[in-house]
Amino acid sequence: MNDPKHPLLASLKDATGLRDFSPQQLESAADEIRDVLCNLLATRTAHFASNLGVVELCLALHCEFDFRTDRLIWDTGHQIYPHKLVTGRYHSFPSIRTQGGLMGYPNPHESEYDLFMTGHAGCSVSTAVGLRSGDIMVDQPDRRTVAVIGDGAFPSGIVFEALNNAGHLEDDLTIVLNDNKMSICHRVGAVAGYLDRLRSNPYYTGLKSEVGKLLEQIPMFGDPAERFLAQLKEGVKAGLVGGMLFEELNIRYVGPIDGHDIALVRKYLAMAREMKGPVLLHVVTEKGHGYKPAAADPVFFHTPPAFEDRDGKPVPRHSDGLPPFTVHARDAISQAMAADEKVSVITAAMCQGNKLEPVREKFPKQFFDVGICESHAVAFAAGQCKAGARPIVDIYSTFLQRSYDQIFQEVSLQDLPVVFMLDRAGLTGPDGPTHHGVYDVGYMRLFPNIVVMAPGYAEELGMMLRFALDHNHPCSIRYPKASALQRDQPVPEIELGKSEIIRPGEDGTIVAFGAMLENALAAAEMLEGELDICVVNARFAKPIDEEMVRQSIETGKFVLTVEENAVMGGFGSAFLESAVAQRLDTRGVQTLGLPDSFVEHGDRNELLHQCGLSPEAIAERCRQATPATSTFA
Ligand SMILES: Cc1ncc(C[n+]2csc(CCOP(=O)(O)OP(=O)(O)O)c2C)c(N)n1
Ligand SMILES: CC(=O)[C@@H](O)[C@H](O)COP(=O)(O)O
Ligand SMILES: [Mg+2]
Repeated sequence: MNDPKHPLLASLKDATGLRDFSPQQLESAADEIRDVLCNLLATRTAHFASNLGVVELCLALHCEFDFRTDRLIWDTGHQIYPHKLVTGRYHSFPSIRTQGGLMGYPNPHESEYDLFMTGHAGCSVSTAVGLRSGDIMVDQPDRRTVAVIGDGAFPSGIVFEALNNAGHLEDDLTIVLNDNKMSICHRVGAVAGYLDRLRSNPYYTGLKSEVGKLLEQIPMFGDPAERFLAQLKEGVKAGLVGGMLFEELNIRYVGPIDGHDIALVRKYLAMAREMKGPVLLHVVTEKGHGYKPAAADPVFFHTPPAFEDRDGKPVPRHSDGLPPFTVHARDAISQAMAADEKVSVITAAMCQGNKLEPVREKFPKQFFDVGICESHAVAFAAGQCKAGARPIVDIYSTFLQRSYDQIFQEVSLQDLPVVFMLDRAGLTGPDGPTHHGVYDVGYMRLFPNIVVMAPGYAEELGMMLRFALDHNHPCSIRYPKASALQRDQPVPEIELGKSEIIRPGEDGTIVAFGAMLENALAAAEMLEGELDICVVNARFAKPIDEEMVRQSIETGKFVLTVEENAVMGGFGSAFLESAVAQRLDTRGVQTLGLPDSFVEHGDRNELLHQCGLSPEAIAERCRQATPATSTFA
């Protein structure tokens, strides 16, 4: 089906069609992809600058490999849009990041070109090493394997585990390091400095241009002399100028090359493909390339709000609503750091998402961005704690999953008072199952010593942080990617293991953990005149308010626990564990939360309704709740 706006993209049934494109047509295809990306951002927020930066790289990859059989893993996967556009999904692309539409990340259910559903950074090299090893084991040695990993993801510890193994196995593998000098914010760390040196080393640049001239004189790649020259260049270069970090690990280093020059990238991909053993091709790109405002501000344009382009000027659509929990968390963290210079905040490359830029500017000595290194972030925090500092790990619930063992060994077992501020705890909406933070109540409350809290409304967040900083044990405070209910009335002090009755009622009780309080209150208001509903703000999942558990079961006809977390292992489980320990009759108790399955991407409120957590759905559950009838009495 053709499309006059993007005729080349519309003509592609799959990526093999790209091989018939002339160089000019490939350039035009790049323009078409960028136009589609800009059109998308006029409709909704999405990943933008990262996708703009890999357009030429994507085209070159699909020209040099047939990824219907070869293996391609895009690390993290947020830069997958050009790949989707050239692999038969142009016509369905407008649905991306909407419920039932394409995912904003790779999705094997959509296409044979997508091998893993990802969204967490750093795993591509490991899965690629595994794919190559597996293909050898199942006698499929002709399948080539490529991992594309960004410079922000590259310092993740798991990447060095993979490089260590790749250098040992010596299986053929191409690792494309997409170096655009950016993570979401500017990249940090010693690896970043090393990459900067590789990018700017004069020797290598000179050598490259000399070798480049030689290579250009040989008409077609594949000539043995050119291969010899290329190997010689690599040998001389590795000795003289760079890539030694990789060469010493038995991984050939090639580059850096201009990642926006399709023909050049093709040439080097073809060369890497023919080289034996693991090869790292260092590709230099510009995040936001091709749309000036994004290239000028790749931080804002990482996932910008929907905007309209007015004569080259992006005009964001204003967002209404109460400030999100994230703003209240940032302000509370800032106040805590101002009050005590021993308080630090640690982010794992999410300064922008956690809205910590003002904190970074105001408290440079107390602010630590460790990069996409969550396991390190938690152990680092434990070390700071042991020394007498009071670190706050400000981190997305889903990304903290990477630090599970450090939470156990470095924090819980040592009983160190690290404070975890878990942002994006709950359904994150369009990012989908890789980003929904729906397991932290379960994974945090399992470990001894850890206090697990969640604010039901804005004013509580700061109070909980102050409580946590005064508490001499580890604490976790979770809140969703959502605007925060504001109580605008006096708030009872935070007392360990104590809940708060927000709304009295006789007919039944809704016990809300965290931000679901808003929907619980709305449900109770809907039932005015039908049922007189008590609403409890649980505040603590651990230690849970045992008295509240007993009272809510013994008064009224039913109890609904409500949480934006997986029911299994979550607050509802804690409630039932307490009820059973107190020998209470739990037949009138129902636990509402997220299912034991992955919730797809979509609008958060629609997803909440689907999962039975909207005010309407909660109200309906109250209506259906049968009074506790005991046949054993
Ligand atoms: C484990 C994990 N931590 C944090 C993130 C959030 N995140 C998504 S993309 C990104 C930056 C990635 O930088 P890079 O790999 O260089 O890709 P680029 O956007 O520059 O193309 C971060 C921190 C994530 N997806 N996974
Ligand atoms: C790819 C990735 O993990 C981040 O870009 C993430 O999508 C940011 O999420 P927020 O937009 O909720 O900060
Ligand atoms: Mg980058």
